[in-house]
Amino acid sequence: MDREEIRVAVLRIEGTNCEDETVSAFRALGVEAEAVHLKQFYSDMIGDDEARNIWDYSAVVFPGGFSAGDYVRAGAIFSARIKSKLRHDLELFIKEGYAVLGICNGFQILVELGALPGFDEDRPVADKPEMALAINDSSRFECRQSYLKHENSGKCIFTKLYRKNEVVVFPVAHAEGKVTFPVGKEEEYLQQLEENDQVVFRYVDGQGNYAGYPWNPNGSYSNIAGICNVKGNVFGLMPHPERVIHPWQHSDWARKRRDEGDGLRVFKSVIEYLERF
Ligand SMILES: NC(=O)CC[C@H](N)C(=O)O
Repeated sequence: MDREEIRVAVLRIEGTNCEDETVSAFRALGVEAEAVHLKQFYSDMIGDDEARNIWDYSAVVFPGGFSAGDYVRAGAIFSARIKSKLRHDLELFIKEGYAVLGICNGFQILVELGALPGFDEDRPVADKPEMALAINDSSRFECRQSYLKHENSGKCIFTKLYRKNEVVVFPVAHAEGKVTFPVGKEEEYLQQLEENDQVVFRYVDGQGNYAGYPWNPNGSYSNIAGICNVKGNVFGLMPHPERVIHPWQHSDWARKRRDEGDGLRVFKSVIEYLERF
């Protein structure tokens, strides 16, 4: 499809707070994007001009924030609402190859939903969560830049424009970001993710080496910061690419020359994918 035909929905409910900058990132690249309240997809109380349908869009983004106040667990309430209202459509949307992105709270939502790790291509939304984003090892909200190594070999449609093993800088801002697999199955999960080329970003230190806290801000298993599903069209990550789309959003902008912010290629990559769709 042509770039002008691409439409992106950034879904919000009470407590999401990164929808505007996520919409801006897409709009900066000439794509029609809008923040859509989940109720616009299904409520009878919404008038015709406000009502939306998931099939109006070619990409759906779950933005960062504190949806429903992070009560129960971060992302649990948003994902429960999706499950009751949109599960079938979302599953079909993913099967058809459309794009789904979850940033930070959005990653938590996709995990709670069972859409990540997304090992089963025929059942892209699992019946129950298969992994968790647990409370950070520090028990604190961690808010700062993080170094990420791009480890995907080409499956993830959101990172095709990053070189393999390239190190980029995106900020993190979360309290529940520790990638956790079922106890006793960690190695098995990791092996499956690696064999399927589903590991996208890992936390590293400033030299690009795997390192513990504070480089790994939450204690994530195997330093994992972001993964995609087995098809490569659902991507979730804890760091925020939409907060570094301009060079001057980087803390070292005065010293290091960049043509654009490190996060912009996430949005460029998926647009290029959809243009070929
Ligand atoms: N920036 C965000 O999306 C916040 C993530 C989440 N609510 C947490 O604190 O874990």
